[in-house]
Amino acid sequence: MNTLRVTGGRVLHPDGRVTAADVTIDSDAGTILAVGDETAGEDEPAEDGDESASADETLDAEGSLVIPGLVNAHTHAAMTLLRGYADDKPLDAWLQEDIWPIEAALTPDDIEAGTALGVLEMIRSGTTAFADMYFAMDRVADVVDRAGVRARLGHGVVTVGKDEADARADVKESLAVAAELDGAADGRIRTAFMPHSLTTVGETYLREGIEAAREAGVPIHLHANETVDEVDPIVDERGVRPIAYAAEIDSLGPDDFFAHGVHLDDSEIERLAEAGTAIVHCPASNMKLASGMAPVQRLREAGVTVALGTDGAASNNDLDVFDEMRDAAMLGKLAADDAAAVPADAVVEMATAAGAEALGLPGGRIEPGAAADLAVVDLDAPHLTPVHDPVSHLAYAARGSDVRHTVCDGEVLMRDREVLTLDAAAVQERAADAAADLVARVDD
Ligand SMILES: N[C@@H](CCSC[C@H]1O[C@@H](n2cnc3c(=O)[nH]cnc32)[C@H](O)[C@@H]1O)C(=O)O
Ligand SMILES: [Zn+2]
Repeated sequence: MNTLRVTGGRVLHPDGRVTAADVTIDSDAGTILAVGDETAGEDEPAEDGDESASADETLDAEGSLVIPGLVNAHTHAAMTLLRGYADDKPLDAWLQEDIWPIEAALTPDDIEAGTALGVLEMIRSGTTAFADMYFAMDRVADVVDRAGVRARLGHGVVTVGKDEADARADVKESLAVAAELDGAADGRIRTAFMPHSLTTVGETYLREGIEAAREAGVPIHLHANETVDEVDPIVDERGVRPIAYAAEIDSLGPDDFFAHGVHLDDSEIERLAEAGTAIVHCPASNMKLASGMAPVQRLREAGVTVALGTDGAASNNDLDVFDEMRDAAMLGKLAADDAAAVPADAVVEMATAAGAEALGLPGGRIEPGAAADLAVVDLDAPHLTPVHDPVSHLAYAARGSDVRHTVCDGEVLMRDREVLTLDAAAVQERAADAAADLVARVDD
C-alpha cells in the first residue's frame, strides 16, 4: 500500500471542530486512513513518529488548514472561454443575444480547451469535484480523467426553437452521454440527465427523457426557478409553480439536484425538503444577472440540502468556490434581513459535505474511511492574520489563491501551487488562442 501523509497542519473535522492532526491517506484506494491519533489529546499535534517516517509521500501543512476538497456543484466549465465576453445583462437577453449565438460556434476542441482552463482554475482554488452541464461531454470527460478531479457530467438539452427531430436527438444525446460516461476515469466520473430548464425543454421531451433516466437509474440536474421570467410562464400556462410541475413530470427525486432555486415559495421549499431534492445556490451568478436572492436560510431550516455552485465563468466571472462561500453568506443575510442568517459554518458545509451529498459523489469530509479529497489552505498571509477562528477565515477572508496543495482520490493534483496533472502554461495559452479564434469566427 502506498501512503500519503499531510503533516503538521490543523484539520477541519465534519462536526466543524478544528484540531492539530496529520492526515494519512491510502493513495492506492484513494481513501483517508487516519486523522491524527484518536487516543492522543485533541489539541495536540500528532507525533511525528515511525508512522510518519514510513509514509511514501508527504505534504507539508505547517501553518495551514486542511479542509475537504471544495465542491462546485453547478458550472459549465468550458464557459471560461466566454469570461468577460458579455457582461451586465439579464439572463434572458444575455443567453439569447450573446451566449447562445457564440456557443453555436464552439467546436469540441474549444470545449476541451475551455474545460481544461476551468479545471486548472478549480484545482488551483482547492476544488476537487464539480457538476458540469454542457456539450461535447466526451471531451469534458477526457479533461476530468487527465486532471484527476471528480465530476458529475451531463449533456445539456435545449428544445425551444428546435424541430421535433433535433429536439429528440438532443434528449437522446443526453441519455446516451449519461449511459456511456458513467464510471469513467476510474469511477471518478458519474453522470446525470440534464435538461437545461423547465421552460427551455418542452413537456413531451422532459417526460420522455425523465422516464428513460429513471429506468436507467440516472439522476436529473436542471436550472430551476432562476428568474421571475422563468417562473411566471409556468404558472400562467399550467396554474402550478415550477417545483409542482417538476413533481408532476417525475423530476423531483432524492438524487436529483436543481441549480439556482431563487424564486421559491414556501410550498415549493416544503416539496423540495420532502422529496430530498437538493438546491445548488449560485450567489454570484444570481447577483450578476440580477436574478434575485435565493431563500438559503429558509431552505436550510426546512431541511433542504443546499450546495454551492459558481455557474459558468461568463456569469461569475471566476470558478473560485471561496468567493462563492463569501457571497452566499453575504447574500443570505441580505435575503433573510438577518445578520445571523447563513453563518460561516453553514457556507463551509455547503461548499463541502452538502456539495458532495447533492452530487452523490464521495468526499466532503475529512475522516477515516472517507475519500481522500482535500485542500490545504495556507493561513500565513496578512489578510488571514490573526486566526481567531479558521472557519470564519474560510468563509470571509480566504481566497482560492491561498490554497497550497490539492489532493483528489489520494493523488496530489497540486503541490506548493504547482499543478502536477495539467501543464498550466499550455492549458492557459491554448484556451486564450481558442477564445480569440472563436470570437474572430463569430464576428465575421
Ligand atoms: N444542447 C444545448 C446546450 C445546453 S448546455 C447548458 C447551457 O446553459 C447555459 N447557461 C449558463 N449559465 C446559465 C444560467 O445561469 N441559467 C441558464 N442557462 C445558463 C449555457 O450557456 C449553455 O448554453 C444547446 O444545444 O444549446
Ligand atoms: Zn448554469
